[in-house]
Order: sequence, then C-alpha cells, then structure tokens
Amino acid sequence: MAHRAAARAAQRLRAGAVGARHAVRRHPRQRRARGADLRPARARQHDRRLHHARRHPRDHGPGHGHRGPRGRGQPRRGRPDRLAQPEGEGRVSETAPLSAEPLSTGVSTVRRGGAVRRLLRHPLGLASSAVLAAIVLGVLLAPVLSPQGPEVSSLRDAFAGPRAGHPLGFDSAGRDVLSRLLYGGRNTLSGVLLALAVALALGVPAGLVAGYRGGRFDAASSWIVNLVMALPAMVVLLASRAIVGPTVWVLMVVLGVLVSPNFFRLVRGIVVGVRGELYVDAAKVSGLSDLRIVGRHVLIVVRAPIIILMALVAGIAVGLQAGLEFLGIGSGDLPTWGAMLNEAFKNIQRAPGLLLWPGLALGLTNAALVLFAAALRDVLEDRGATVSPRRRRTPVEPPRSVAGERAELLSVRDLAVSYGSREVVRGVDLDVSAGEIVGLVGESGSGKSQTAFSILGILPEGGRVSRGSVTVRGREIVGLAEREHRALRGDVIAYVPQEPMSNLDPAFTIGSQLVEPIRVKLGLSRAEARAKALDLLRQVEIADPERVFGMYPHEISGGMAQRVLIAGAMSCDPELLIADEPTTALDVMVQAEVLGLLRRLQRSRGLGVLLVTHNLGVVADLCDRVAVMSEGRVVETGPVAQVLHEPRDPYTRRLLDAVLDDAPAREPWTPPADSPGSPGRPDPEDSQDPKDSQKPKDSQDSQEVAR
Ligand SMILES: Nc1ncnc2c1ncn2[C@@H]1O[C@H](COP(=O)(O)OP(=O)(O)OP(=O)(O)O)[C@@H](O)[C@H]1O
Repeated sequence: MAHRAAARAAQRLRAGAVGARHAVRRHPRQRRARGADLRPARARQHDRRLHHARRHPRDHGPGHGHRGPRGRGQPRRGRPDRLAQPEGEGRVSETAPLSAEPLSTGVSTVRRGGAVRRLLRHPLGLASSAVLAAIVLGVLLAPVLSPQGPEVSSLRDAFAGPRAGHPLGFDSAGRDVLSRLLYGGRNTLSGVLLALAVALALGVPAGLVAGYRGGRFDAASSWIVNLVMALPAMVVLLASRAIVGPTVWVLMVVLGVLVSPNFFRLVRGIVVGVRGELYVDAAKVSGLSDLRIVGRHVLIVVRAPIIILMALVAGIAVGLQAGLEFLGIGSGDLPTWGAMLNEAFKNIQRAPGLLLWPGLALGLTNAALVLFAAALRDVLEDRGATVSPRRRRTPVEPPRSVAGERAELLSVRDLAVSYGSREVVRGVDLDVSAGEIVGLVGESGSGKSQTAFSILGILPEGGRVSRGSVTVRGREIVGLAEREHRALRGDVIAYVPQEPMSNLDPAFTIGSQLVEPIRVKLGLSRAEARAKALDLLRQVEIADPERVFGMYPHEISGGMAQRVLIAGAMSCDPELLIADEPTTALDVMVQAEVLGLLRRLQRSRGLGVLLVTHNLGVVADLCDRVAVMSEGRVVETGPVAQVLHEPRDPYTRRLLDAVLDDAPAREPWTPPADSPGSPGRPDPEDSQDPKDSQKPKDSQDSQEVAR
C-alpha cells in the first residue's frame, strides 16, 4: 500500500542525489503524465481499489474496505490520490487530449476544500482575480458608474479631451468614452459568456457520454468533432455573418460551436480513463444508475480541468470577438471593446489616444484570464502556492524516555509521526548496528513505511516527526534542514524502494540514471562515473552490464530493475540501507534472487540494513533482529529466533499464527531435467533477453523462499 509513497520517496531520494535535472524530470506526476505507470497491473488495481474504498466506503461491501486505520474511510492525505475529488491525482490525465495546453494534468491533486483560499494565496491568482473582479464589477455597475448612456452623443464634444465628469474624454461622435467602455465591456463579456455556454453545453455532455458509453455515439461524435476542428474558424465566422447578418451574438454562438470540440476532447479523454477504474465497476455492480455514476464519480474528476479550460477559452473568445469587431464583422451598432477599437483606428491620426482605453481593457482582461488559468492550474495541481517546508516546520518534542544503549549507526527513540493531530507512529524505539539486518514487520498500515520515511527525512506532505529522536552515526537528525538531510541520503543512508519499475524513469537509459547521481554526488567525470556504474551493475550480478547500461527500463525485467536500484543505492558506499519491501512487487523466484543479493552485499560491505517487510519468511531468512509493529507502535523486538519461536506479544503470536501452519514444508524446487534453465540445456533466450539472464543465479535462494 505504501508503494506509491515509496515510489515518491525514492524519487525524492534520487532527486536529492541527482540534482535539478532529474529532480524535475522525475517528478511522479510528470511521469504519470507521460503514461509511465509501469507498476504491475495487480498493484495498480489494488491501489485503485483501496483508493476508492477510502473515498466511497459505502459503495463497497464491508469486505471491500481496507483493514487497518486507513480502511475506515479516512482519506490518506499527502499521497497522491488519483481520481475522484479534484484531489484525485488523475492517471486519467494521461489520456486527456488537449492539444494546446497540458490542462489534463489539472486533474491531478486538487483538494476538495480550500481551493479558493489557496488561489487567493497564490500571488498570480490573487492579482488576476482582483483584476477580473474589478472588470466584472465595473461592467455590472455600468449604469451607476457611467456619466451618461453609451449612445448619447453631442457633436460639439467630438474628440474632446477629459473634463470633470468625463475622465476619459469623448470619441469621434462626441460619446463619452468611459460610458462606452463600461457598456462595451458588458457586451463583450456577455458575448464571451454566450460562447462559453454554447461550448460547454455541446462539448461537456457529449464528451461525458462518448467517453463513458463509447460505442457508436463515441465514434460518431468523435468524427463530428474532428470535422468541426478541421473547419477554418475565420471562414466559418465570415460565412455565418453573411448568412445570418451582422450580429455579434450569432458570431458568439458560432464561436461556441467552434471551440466546443476542445471541451469534448478534454472531457472524453478523462472519462475514458475513469470508466475503466475499478471503483466505477464497483459502483455499477452495486446497482447505481449510469447517471448517478457519472454525476458522482466522473463529473468530479473533470470539473477542475473544465474550469481551467473555461478561463483559457474565455481569453481566446475576448480576443476573437474584438478581432471580428475590429475588422468590422460584428454588429457595428453595439458598443463593444472591439467596435471601439475599430472606430479609434479609423481616427488614429486625429486622436490616437482613443485606442488606449479599449486596448487596455482587452489586454488587461486577456492577461488576467490567462494568468488566472495558470494560477488555477498551479493551485489545483498543488504547485507554487504551497507553504514552504521551512514555514511548516513545527518544534519537535524531545523523546519521553531514552531507554537502553543506543546503536551507533541508527538509533530511534520514542519516535512519533503525526498528520495534523493524528499520530500514525507512536513512540517507536529501534536500533540498527553496522553489519546487522533488522526487520521491521507488521500488517498494512502499522506504520513501517512512515518510520522508514522519518529516518530518511522524506515524510509525505502533511506528515511530521512530532516527537522523539533519531540518530545516525551518533548525530541527531530530527529537525535537520532538508539540505542536511539530503547530504546524508545517498552518502550515509541509502534506500531501496518497493516498486522498482515505478522508480526508474522510462525516458532515460539505465546507464544515464546511474551515472548522473554518481557524477553529482561523487564529483566524478563522465567516463569515471560510467566505469563506476558498470562496476556497480557487475556487483549486483547483472550478467551483461554493458548491454543493460544502454537499455531503457521497459526493456528489463522487474528483478533486474530492482538490481539496478540496488546498484544505485550502493553507488555512494552508504553505511545504512533502508529497504522498503524491496521484493513485494517481484515474483517468488526473483524475490529470492534479490534477497540473496542484498544479503551478499550486506555481508561484503558490512552494511546495516533496516528491512521493512510484512513477510515473516523474509525476516526468518534474512534478518538478525526484528521489531514487530502494530498500530504505530513497536510491540515486540528481539533476535529473530527468539521472536519467531517464543513470541511474547499476543499480536506477534497472531501474526505468526496467520502465516504458519502444521503442514509439512514443500520439497526444495528443482528445475525439470528438460527445462530451458536446467543444466545441460542452455536457455534459448538467454543470449537475447536480459529479463532471463539472471535466472540461473541464486537458485539456492529461490529454493529457500519457495520452501
Ligand atoms: N500521506 C498520509 N497522510 C495521512 N496519513 C497517512 C499518510 N501516509 C500514511 N498514513 C497513515 O499512516 C499509517 C501508517 O502507514 P504506513 O504507510 O507507514 O503503513 P505500512 O505499515 O508501511 O503499511 P504498508 O505495508 O501497507 O505500506 C496508515 O495507517 C495511514 O493511515
């Protein structure tokens, strides 16, 4: 369950080591936007199911709920929830097709509450909202603010300058410029609203139905949309003016039709992504009508990107409308900003100042709309407007007790991790010495990953160490600045995550992903870093390092990806390795190989290892000591043999009862005599497919795990 956070954690770890380029490139949100969710299908489904169970506990039977604290319906903040609330982080965004702007990512991490507040805290959001509010207020109050009606003219005042009661002067027909500006804004903005209403009315429902239902409607509507998009907008507008006559309202309706495909495609793309989600299936199975499912589960996902697109389309509509009026294609008789520009342009020689006011109004409105859309996207994606970690930091309570002698390498005392007022880790004590492997076991949600993340200094957003002490090589690291934490990570503490594939950037070769952190952290030249990376690949027992070095993550297997990550973790010769369920995503044979590799590396390098796992078999196989966690506490700790054979805590006994039975152990696995990997018969794919090149290794480990 923690694999997404773990993936993020690993990203951050590498980002720390790798430097800005990868820190930016490897942001998970961006990777997802590139369609890089390479986790096993089961992991993704599990993730979705949990996510939905948490958000909509009532849509699931009791059996669907997630056991443990998170299963009781609490949202898990700080982790990127993918869908649903606008807080959902949309893998759906991968499919949302919007040509011009990456709006689809707006689905990402929108929070349900506080979006307006956060928008107002965003500098651009505040400035653009203020400008837009002033413009809207001005045009709404036009009858009050205008000195006279927009059409009242007095030829005596033609081209007259500003005077009392008429601060902007008069135009060529002796009409008050301020009045025309305010009333013109009314017409301009009403036209924009009309265009938006038409675009929304056509694009959104059609996109929803096409995306959700698919089939013929989808095919037909997509065909029509493609056709509309292929039409040259200006020609259509001119033709419609010729047919229907010079009225700005008709032009705005036509404009609405022309931009509706943008809404259609955006909504359809997102809905296509959402309709395959397990929670939609669950809602269908539970008997909800399509209308209700769309209203409850689908609309909520599309509303944020729609709002952003609306702001952008409004800006485009303002510009287009003004352009049409400026070219004389509009109504002519109606005061609009475009019509004012047209008229001012005709008299540019005599009174160039007349261009200023409508130009300013158009420029300001357009700029405010674009900036508003950008700020909105930032806010909905949680970028830019967040409070800096420095400001968020709160004092950490010292440990309540510091019992026993503390290990030199890693010592944790009375560690508490809180999200708001909720403690998810409560008073954990833990020690890892050099050359020792300590297992941290417990059921899902018991706090293992949060403990590991606190040691690494990479707690998810909203989480903080609220109490206790963590020392690494005798140095207190709770409360360290991020810069100091970063210096420790990689150099002293290394991390191996749960999901190897999600932690490799699909856009870069294995080699470049290894070389860059080595260069940044160790200051080696490119050639030296390459040599070191190849050596590391050899150390993690990759058969053909040169070949793997040039491969992309999708070309290697999960087991090999994990070896690559282990190689990366070893690159700066750390003293402490934190492995967070390093084999969970792998099949049983590869698990054994990876565990064997970890054991060999640990022995040869004298590493201290904190192995986070829920697998007692792995603990028995690998660890020297074990700490058992339940509900955020360590309930029992001691040498593996003692804890597994004579558990003292009832929870440990229950955990053991759940996995042990009296059935005899299976025979060790041996490959059939004629199988490809068996002695005497070379694997035909061995020479081509690196995914198989590790298989003959660690057969002893494979047998142990299989047993
Ligand atoms: N981002 C978060 N925001 C709020 N609470 C969180 C967050 N991440 C984790 N938690 C809470 O912390 C508790 C411990 O989570 P943690 O990921 O450490 O569990 P775990 O033992 O590692 O489980 P698993 O093996 O399933 O990953 C969970 O019950 C969860 O409610």
